[in-house]
Amino acid sequence: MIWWPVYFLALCVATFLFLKYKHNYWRRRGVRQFEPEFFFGNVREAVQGKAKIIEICRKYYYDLKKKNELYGGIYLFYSPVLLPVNPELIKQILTKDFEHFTSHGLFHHENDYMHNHLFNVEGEIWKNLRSKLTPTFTSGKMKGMYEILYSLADRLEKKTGNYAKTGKPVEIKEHAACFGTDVVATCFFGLDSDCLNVPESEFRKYGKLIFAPRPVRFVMEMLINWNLLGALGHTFAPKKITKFFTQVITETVAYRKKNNVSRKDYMDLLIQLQNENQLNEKELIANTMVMYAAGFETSSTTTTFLMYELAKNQDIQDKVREEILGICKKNQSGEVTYDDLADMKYSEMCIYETLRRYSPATEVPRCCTKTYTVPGTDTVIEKDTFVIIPAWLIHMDPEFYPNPEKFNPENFAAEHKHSRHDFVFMPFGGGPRLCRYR
Ligand code: HEM
Repeated sequence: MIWWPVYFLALCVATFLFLKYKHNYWRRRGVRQFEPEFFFGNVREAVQGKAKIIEICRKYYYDLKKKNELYGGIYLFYSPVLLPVNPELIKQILTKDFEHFTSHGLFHHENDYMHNHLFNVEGEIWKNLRSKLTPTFTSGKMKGMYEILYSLADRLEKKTGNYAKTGKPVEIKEHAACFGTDVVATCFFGLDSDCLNVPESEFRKYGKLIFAPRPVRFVMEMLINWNLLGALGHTFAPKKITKFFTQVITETVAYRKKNNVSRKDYMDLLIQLQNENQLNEKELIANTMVMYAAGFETSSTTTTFLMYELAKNQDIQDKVREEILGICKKNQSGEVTYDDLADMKYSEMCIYETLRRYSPATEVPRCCTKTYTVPGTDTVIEKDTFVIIPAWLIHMDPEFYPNPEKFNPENFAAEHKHSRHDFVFMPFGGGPRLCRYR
């Protein structure tokens, strides 16, 4: 009995030394590391909701650059994370050496069918799925969707006009998110969610829920073995989200099949893949849900910040208006067609500048899927090591964009665009996993 305190003390010391050892992972490999804190590693402020991970990385980014390092190492709790800061190395990881980094490194487990979507799967499964889903976004399909979008824009115009008449402040992010949800619901589900007029609609409610911060889930996924976590019933999305989307999608598919409905949209293509046994029902559900999630949040965030900057910069707003009105005048219908979009060069520059300044995806995640030696060095990146590509920090780096805080569409004038490294603008990621729905 007398020995129990000694055993306990020995266990505490052994645990402490083991955790210290884990937090020396990068140092042992000769990689510059940023001192991790006990338990949290380098992300305590993110867990406490005080800062985003990308904001925490900012000081490491500039420190690495100052010391002429191409990359450094941080820790998500006890998981080592590679932080590359050099555009050429980033390009190499995303493109040439992509086969070593085919994963986004998000939680997945075979018990949970909702994880089985394009953003989440990796390796050969990802490659097959991506090539099956690619035909959903041909320019012909986009043209078709543009018509649907145009009709929704009427609704947006009316609603915005009504807001303007009242003269009261409007929560533009919510307004844009409702419009984005309506667009995605109609393009992918073939359903009219009408969130613009019914903001408490189920689609909006679950959309908000998908992006609600979930620090406890994050901590669990970082600290507990994923096989164990999955076996204990942990899932990619909270269960009520899975339940809602499963029900909506199952009913829509059943309705279309029963009534022979065809809208030549994304859902049609997935049903066709299912009929050809290339996709099972659960994969169909997961891949429809991910389009919804990935589609509305990114586009409505971009719209919100674009509105914000246009409101602040009257001269830029005037130029955008002039461009749009010029096109309307040119067309007999007085409308902007899908083909006209290609001529809206200045508006496009404003959208790109918004994506630079306020990138919805602040970092591009990768996970090492095959041991990798960083070119020109003897640093070996082991399988399962996370990689954070700090896209937004690069977008805000004065070395690449002078006066980066300033909203300056001229950053995307042809002469500036072509004079920069091709991997210092990556709001849509890069390489084979690049977002092709942009
Ligand atoms: C402003 C708009 C958008 C931004 C900034 C954006 C950003 C991104 C980024 C950064 C990635 C990761 C790419 C990589 O890992 O290299 C991604 C992937 C993806 N995005 Fe987007 N996205 C946008 C719009 C959309 C839309 C509208 C959809 C769907 C309709 C969508 C669906 C997806 C999907 C399914 C993936 C996974 C692709 C794969 O792993 O093969 N995104 N997006």
